[in-house]
Amino acid sequence: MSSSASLSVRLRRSVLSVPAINPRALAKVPDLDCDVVIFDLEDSVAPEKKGEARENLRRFFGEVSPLHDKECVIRINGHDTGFADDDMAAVIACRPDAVLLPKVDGPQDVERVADLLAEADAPEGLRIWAMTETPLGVLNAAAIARMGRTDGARLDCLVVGLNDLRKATAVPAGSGRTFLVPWLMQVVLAARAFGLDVIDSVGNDFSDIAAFEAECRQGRSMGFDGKMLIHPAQIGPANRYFGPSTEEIAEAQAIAEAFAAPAAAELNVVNSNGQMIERLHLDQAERLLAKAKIIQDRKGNSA
Ligand SMILES: CC(C)(COP(=O)(O)OP(=O)(O)OC[C@H]1O[C@@H](n2cnc3c(N)ncnc32)[C@H](O)[C@@H]1OP(=O)(O)O)[C@@H](O)C(=O)NCCC(=O)NCCSC(=O)C[C@H](O)C(=O)O
Ligand SMILES: [Mg+2]
Repeated sequence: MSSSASLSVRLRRSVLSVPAINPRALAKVPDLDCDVVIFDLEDSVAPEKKGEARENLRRFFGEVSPLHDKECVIRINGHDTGFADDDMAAVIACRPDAVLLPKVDGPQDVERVADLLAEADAPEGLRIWAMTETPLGVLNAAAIARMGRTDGARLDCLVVGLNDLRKATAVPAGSGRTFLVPWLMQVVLAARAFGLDVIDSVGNDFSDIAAFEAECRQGRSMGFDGKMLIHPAQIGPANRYFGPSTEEIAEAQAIAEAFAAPAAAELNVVNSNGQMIERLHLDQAERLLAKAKIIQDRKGNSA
């Protein structure tokens, strides 16, 4: 039987961070073609500017959102910074799709914010995302991701932060990602074990698009759903590399057609042009086609 009835598919190919302190950047958000916007109150906002940045978000969410074609996420400051209480008040007032927690070390960091949201009677649809960017966060990735299956915990997505992870582990920035791959894969595996989406880290050099594309290809091969971005120039490449290609769509259609044939009605495995296809491939194909349809519908709406 087809599983399409139970498909819940979201596009998270391009996840752009926008400093909440920058009104010119905020004004661009409605016209950007990214799947997710992270309104950043953390690293891109100086300590003395946090209040102004929160005010910008209150105004933005009051006047501009909801943005029907994008998820809106607010990244708050860590619970031990002295900023988090005011940040959470802004989150509760703005009602984004999710709040992104930085430097999550363990499940208790997710639990703390889930409790705050429950106390504030925040709608169930307001989810939690977690940055995995500390050594403890990577070591505890499975325990954190398990919160995705815990009632009331709201956890939806993990985002890797390699700037903080490099800083904490002393893996130099110039050394490529070779020595980081085991940790990246550990986070991907943890997310998948508990049904979460998982987003690859930012690439800091927004002027070198060829290097960025290579990182997108690598991230896609590692199983990430998308990439966190810092500049609008990175949106197009991220959408391309994390979205379904023409070849993948054709292959998925062939798989769907093979299983739709009457002769396959009671088969779990079929021969398609010399390739074995199982029903698990049909599930994957249906998810990919559902993503392709969202992209196609969006293009239709913006034409
Ligand atoms: C890096 C930047 C400071 C560069 O900005 P700028 O010098 O203005 O670049 P450009 O002149 O090329 O910009 C062209 C126009 O595009 C707008 N712009 C730039 N970036 C963004 C953006 N992110 N969102 C929306 N619009 C953007 C500029 O305003 C220009 O328009 P105009 O002003 O009208 O001329 C800048 O790109 C930037 O601030 N990027 C985001 C920084 C950020 O969010 N940092 C936090 C996330 S990184 C992270 O989380 C790391 C993680 O935690 C880890 O540990 O790894
Ligand atoms: Mg960070």
